[in-house]
Amino acid sequence: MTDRERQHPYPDALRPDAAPAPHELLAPVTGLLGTWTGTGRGEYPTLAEDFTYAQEVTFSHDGRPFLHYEARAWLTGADGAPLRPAARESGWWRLKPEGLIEALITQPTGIAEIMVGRVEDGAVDLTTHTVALAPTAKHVEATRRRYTLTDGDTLDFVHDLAAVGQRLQHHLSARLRREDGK
Ligand code: HEM
Repeated sequence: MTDRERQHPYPDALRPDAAPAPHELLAPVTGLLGTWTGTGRGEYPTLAEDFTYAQEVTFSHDGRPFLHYEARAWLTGADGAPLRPAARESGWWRLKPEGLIEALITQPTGIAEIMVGRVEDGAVDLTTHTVALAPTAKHVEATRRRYTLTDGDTLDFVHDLAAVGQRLQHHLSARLRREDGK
């Protein structure tokens, strides 16, 4: 926890057993709380080559019925060493009754997504409701994001993308592990 969070009257919690207690609507997603790190690979028909990357994802909450979501990725070389920063995004996952989710996610590439979906048995499936693009952003039409808790400490992530004239198809897959104590 940073000094700023320590002084904040309403700090975010990264664990279901930490204060504040999660709102009851967060019950289906408390398994996501915390920081996750891992590696993945990506592709797209417009790209000359596949790529490998590492990613850190954090879900936290402040006692209200939404998660704060933050993700940072960087490309990696054959030996796993970092090559350069890649996608970053952050946003809010609003939990509704019966596991329904409305997610708002923004990226520094000028893309803002509103996604809808649900969580069921530890698996989250989100699809595009609306995409808003800054004037110079790449043309993204839709995405689909699936997060599956395969056990309490492993989170599998698959991201499909419809962009730059291509139909919705695989862009990214990653396997993330829970960071100890976070
Ligand atoms: C872990 C997260 C991600 C990684 C590591 C990643 C990686 C990449 C890479 C390496 C490229 C090739 C261009 C470049 O070298 O920068 C690319 C292209 C692209 N990505 Fe991703 N990406 C990620 C997430 C996303 C997300 C969330 C979106 C959209 C919502 C997205 C949309 C695109 C688009 C539109 C292109 C351009 C395709 C083209 O113009 O040919 N990416 N991505």
